[in-house]
Amino acid sequence: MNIQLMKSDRHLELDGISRRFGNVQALDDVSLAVERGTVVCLVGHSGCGKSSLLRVIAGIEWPDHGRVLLDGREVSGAASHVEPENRNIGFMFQDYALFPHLSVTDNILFGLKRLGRRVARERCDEIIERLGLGHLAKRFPHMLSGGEQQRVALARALAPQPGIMLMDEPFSNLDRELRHVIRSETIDLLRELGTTVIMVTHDPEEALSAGDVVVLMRAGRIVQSGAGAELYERPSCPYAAEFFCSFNKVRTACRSGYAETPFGRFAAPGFADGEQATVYIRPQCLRVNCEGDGVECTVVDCELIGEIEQTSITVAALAEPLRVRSTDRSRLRKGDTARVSVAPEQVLIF
Ligand SMILES: Nc1ncnc2c1ncn2[C@@H]1O[C@H](COP(=O)(O)OP(=O)(O)OP(=O)(O)O)[C@@H](O)[C@H]1O
Repeated sequence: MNIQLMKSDRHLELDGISRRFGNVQALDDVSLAVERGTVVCLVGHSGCGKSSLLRVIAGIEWPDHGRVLLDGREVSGAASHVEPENRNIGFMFQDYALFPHLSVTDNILFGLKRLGRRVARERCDEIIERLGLGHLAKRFPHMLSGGEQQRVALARALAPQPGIMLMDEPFSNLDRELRHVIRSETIDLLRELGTTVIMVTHDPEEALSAGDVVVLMRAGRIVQSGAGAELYERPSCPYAAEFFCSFNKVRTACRSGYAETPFGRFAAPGFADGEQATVYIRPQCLRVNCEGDGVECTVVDCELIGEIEQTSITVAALAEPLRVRSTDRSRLRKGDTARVSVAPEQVLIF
């Protein structure tokens, strides 16, 4: 799928990229256009080709077919290959890849070797100042916390002032709380600098929160790409739906353009009479109350997961229990009888 943009705004263009390793088709006809200054998150399960695509963009890996263009200039293709160091890109790895025998300052200076000593020193000082690393400048990587190492790796990648920053799971070594803070700090800084970002993650929440554009991959192909809200609210297929949300699924037959369920009927345009459909219901779109409207259900489990209350219920006509999630406290207990209803506008049908 292509995101159509004005040619002048295009920073990066991938045109039909394929790459095979033995029997594995790691990338299969991937096309994508990226506007300057956009934060793109490549997301998908392990082995779907995210890192391979990043490596092709970096020029560390060659495509078998297809072209990579930077600012409209072909940097990888049938007859061209521009070396990684000549692509004006920064690269940040999951393990930060800092040189253990070099101080923070020397790690940063390492990427500035092509500049004269004085200019390199100025750039290094500038980025140290900007990222608040002054007190750590003389330390070695083993003397830094995970968050500090991440910041040094960012400084080293940013010091040469790359137009595009490629990041492979850059926050996955940080614990949950720190990860959130450092991620938003890093993305804010990259936005401020106007850097185009291509970030690999396997975490759906991270992709939705950080990406202007989210690109969901599967088996070397792009399944869907677009704004995070679009992928979450209007997934193009069951795979995309289930990647971003753990749905309740109800299999049912359609009649007169509607999917019939115990909660009522939902519009199912394009389905023939008698055709099977699956109704996808988000756990947070089910409402369970002690009384009022809705279908009778029995509570089989109720647990508190932090701020969320998760209740499992059974409904007579359905073989599988349903999960309900809410920030409200229902005060329901296992064995209670209650009523369940669905917000119809939130339901998806495949
Ligand atoms: N150099 C290589 N040689 C052989 N196979 C490779 C090579 N690089 C990648 N692959 C295979 O290509 C497929 C895609 O790998 P890739 O690392 O791009 O996936 P990924 O989505 O980044 O996975 P993860 O999230 O686990 O890092 C995998 O099946 C992988 O084993």
